[in-house]
Amino acid sequence: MAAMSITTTENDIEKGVSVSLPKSFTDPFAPREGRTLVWTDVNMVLKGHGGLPDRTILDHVWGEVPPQQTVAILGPSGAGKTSLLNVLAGRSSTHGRIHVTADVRWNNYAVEPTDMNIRHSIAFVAQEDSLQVTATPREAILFSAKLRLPRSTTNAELHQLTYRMLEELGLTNCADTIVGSELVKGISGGERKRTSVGVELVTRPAVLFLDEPTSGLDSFSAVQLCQVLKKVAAAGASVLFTIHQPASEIFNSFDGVILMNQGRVMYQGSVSNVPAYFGQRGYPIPVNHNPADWIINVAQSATVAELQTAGFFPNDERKLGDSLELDDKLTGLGLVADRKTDKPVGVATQTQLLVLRELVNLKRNAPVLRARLGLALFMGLLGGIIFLNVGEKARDNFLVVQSQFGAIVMVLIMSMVSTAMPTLVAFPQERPVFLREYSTNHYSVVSYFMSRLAIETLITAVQIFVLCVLTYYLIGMQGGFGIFYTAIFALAMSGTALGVAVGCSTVDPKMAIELLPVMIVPQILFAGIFVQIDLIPKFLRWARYLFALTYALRVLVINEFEDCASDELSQPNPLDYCSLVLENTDSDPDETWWNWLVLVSLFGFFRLLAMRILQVKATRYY
Ligand SMILES: Nc1ncnc2c1ncn2[C@@H]1O[C@H](COP(=O)(O)OP(=O)(O)OP(=O)(O)O)[C@@H](O)[C@H]1O
Repeated sequence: MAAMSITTTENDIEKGVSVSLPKSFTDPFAPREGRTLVWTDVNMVLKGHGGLPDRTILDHVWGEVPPQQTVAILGPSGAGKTSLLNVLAGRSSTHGRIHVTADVRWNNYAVEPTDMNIRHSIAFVAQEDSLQVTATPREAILFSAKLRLPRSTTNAELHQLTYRMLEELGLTNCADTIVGSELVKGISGGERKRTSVGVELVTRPAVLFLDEPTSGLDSFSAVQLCQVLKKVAAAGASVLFTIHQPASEIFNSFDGVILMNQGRVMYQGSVSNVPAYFGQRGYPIPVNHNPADWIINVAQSATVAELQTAGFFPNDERKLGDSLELDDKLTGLGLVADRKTDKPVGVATQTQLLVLRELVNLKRNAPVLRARLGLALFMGLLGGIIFLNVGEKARDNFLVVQSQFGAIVMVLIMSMVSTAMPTLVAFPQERPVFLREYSTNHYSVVSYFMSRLAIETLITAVQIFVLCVLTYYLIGMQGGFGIFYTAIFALAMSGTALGVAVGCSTVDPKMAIELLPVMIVPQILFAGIFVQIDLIPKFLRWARYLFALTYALRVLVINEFEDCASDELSQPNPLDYCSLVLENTDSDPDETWWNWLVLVSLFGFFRLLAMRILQVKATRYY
């Protein structure tokens, strides 16, 4: 392959200069095999409830996008544009109160758009940009290329493709500025939108859907973006997008237009035919008027009955015939021919790339990391100073032993709260990026989970180490430090696993935070900390076996008090306070291994549960 003979430096490759590679591999607009998208009888009904009637959102919608064409879906707000695009892209299906039926075909093969193989063959740019805040446009596009292009694609090809994509989208000047968010200033809204488009175009798709790609762009950027879409279509792709009031110059550059009105197709055909079609029906486009504005204005100002009488809302007269059975060759992105059979990267590489991205994210998000470590430092110092040298005191006094027990409980609770909280909000915050990347086949749920686990393990290990070193030595604990640290680390990891499971079940970070007490308080109540376990009503006592805190507490109590307890734990002497602590927390030194086993199992259980929740939620998308 020509890429082997590269003699340029790594820096040159990254900048994409002076690298002689076969153009088809590195050209974002390389020719591809298109698909003729045809749909008919697309219906979406919102079932009524609480006395409300059913509502038709899409009513026998039909249309088509031939290869090499750009087709715009226009219409007043609420006309059903996004709903149609979502049905065709497999992002909306029958669920809850929404009922969807559709006959969708690619080259006359019947396709089920929600099928993951079909969804993965569609490049979709959503209305809201969901890019990693700390990544730069170059990194975002390169990340997408690395994960989605065939594994035989060389590093040089990936970099040059990225470079050319940045150039085509006019992103060269901001290529190395972070994307940013409302809180952290980064690239502009228009640049963000173009980056989102670049992330999708990098796969050289044969089918491209975009939901309002020009929203929020100035007129120059909008024209520039539409020119890019025209180039993608010219390469062979079928390009379908919704758009709000395009300027005449942009409108006239499209090949086809679908005008939606109240869930129905008011016009469907070429842009060049629009003036004649509206003129013949008594609504000629005034001279020097933007045709897009005019047709939307007609749709808004006239009633459906008037428009119907005038001859709008054409029925689907096409004779589509029976559809063919779906052929495997139809799915897959429109990649360069000899790379089509080549698989994308595997789970290990996906995980590695995700971990590397997360490490960069941590580096650029240093204040967040510093805050977590600072919190551990503060809590460790506070707890350690309040319980200063308490662990070294003689255990012949009930109040001393109670304080020593209290010190253990304090460290356990501190570790749980400080680690569960960030993981609880992590997923709801990352959700849009994860869903976009997952639904566009960047990586599997397993890879995502493995990468999150690696990063959380790293941060938690350091955070808990700071907390443990301070509390252990300031308090003067008597048990071994290794067991002290490992048990608290295991509890924190179980806490993060539970946090991830709860976080994956909620959409809103605020709601996730509100669930924190529900995760922590029952654990404290059932662990035998404030109330003797024998005093808890019998029918509720079993609940303590469900919580990681119970087992971590037992390990630490054994570690700290085993040496001072008598051998007769079943009938401890009332003045043998160490034995009493062991007895009340059900801590049997002979069963320490069991506590470790359950701690690890709970961690595994909640991680697997979280993964399952995510798998179910991710495939549904909405
Ligand atoms: N899942 C849903 N539940 C309830 N109503 C829905 C749902 N999906 C769509 N709708 C309703 O269907 C109508 C069409 O929505 P859609 O988003 O498709 O319109 P649109 O033409 O894209 O509008 P806009 O240009 O304002 O984005 C709206 O009234 C919307 O409230």
